Amino acid sequence: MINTQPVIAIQNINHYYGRGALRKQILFDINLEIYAGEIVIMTGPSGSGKTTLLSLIGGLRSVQEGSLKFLGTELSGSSQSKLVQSRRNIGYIFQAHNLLGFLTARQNVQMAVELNNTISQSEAIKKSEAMLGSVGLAERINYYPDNLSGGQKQRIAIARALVNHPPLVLADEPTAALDKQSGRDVVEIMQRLAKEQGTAILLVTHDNRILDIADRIVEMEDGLLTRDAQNVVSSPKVAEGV
Ligand SMILES: Nc1ncnc2c1ncn2[C@@H]1O[C@H](COP(=O)(O)OP(=O)(O)OP(=O)(O)O)[C@@H](O)[C@H]1O
Repeated sequence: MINTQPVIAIQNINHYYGRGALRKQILFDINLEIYAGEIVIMTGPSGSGKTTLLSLIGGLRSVQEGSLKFLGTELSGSSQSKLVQSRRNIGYIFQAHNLLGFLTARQNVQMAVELNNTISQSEAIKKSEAMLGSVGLAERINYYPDNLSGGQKQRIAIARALVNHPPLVLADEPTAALDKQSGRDVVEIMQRLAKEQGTAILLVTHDNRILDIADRIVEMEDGLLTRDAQNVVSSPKVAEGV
């Protein structure tokens, strides 16, 4: 591996929900590293702990036991402000795209730019429009989400997640609500941008049709990472790093 420092380095993470007699262990001794430009797909049965792990990595939940480093910075035991800081370096893509309906495609993306940068409005607009162009929505920048298809909405969500060139993108079931072709288009756009920008992507999915875009596949079962392997069926495009 050329990149020495992982974007995410997890060691011996345990996680519990509930208190007292109701306390239940959900994650067991999780170890995982993700490097720049790598696309890692996480699969596993419902209730196996995938969302819990994703929310820890995303700084949306505090680490209880073990170590979680984001770009070398320890997040376990760190202050809320440090968690907020790390969240700024992560793009999020969810199953429901979470776009704001009263903003156009461009305004949805632009808001993410303006929240993170102190650049002029005209620069923010330029950046947002360029990003929407690169997800194939140049003709739709002034549309409201309600007037776009599911796949197009998800592409806006991708543009919003990647517009600030975050080192890490977390995607939770991004194709669940899409038909086969739109789902395929969406993950191929994510794959292309990840390779172009050197973004690491951790993608949780039940969708077997998209496994080939992964460089690595990890599997969760009953709170354990039971598999972490290079993807042997990854498409040649990925193997060449194009
Ligand atoms: N806030 C919570 N309080 C208590 N238990 C929870 C909480 N969130 C999740 N759990 C439990 O933790 C376990 C793991 O849930 P999690 O959502 O991480 O699984 P998952 O693999 O993401 O499932 P799915 O594929 O259905 O989204 C489940 O047994 C769930 O019921």
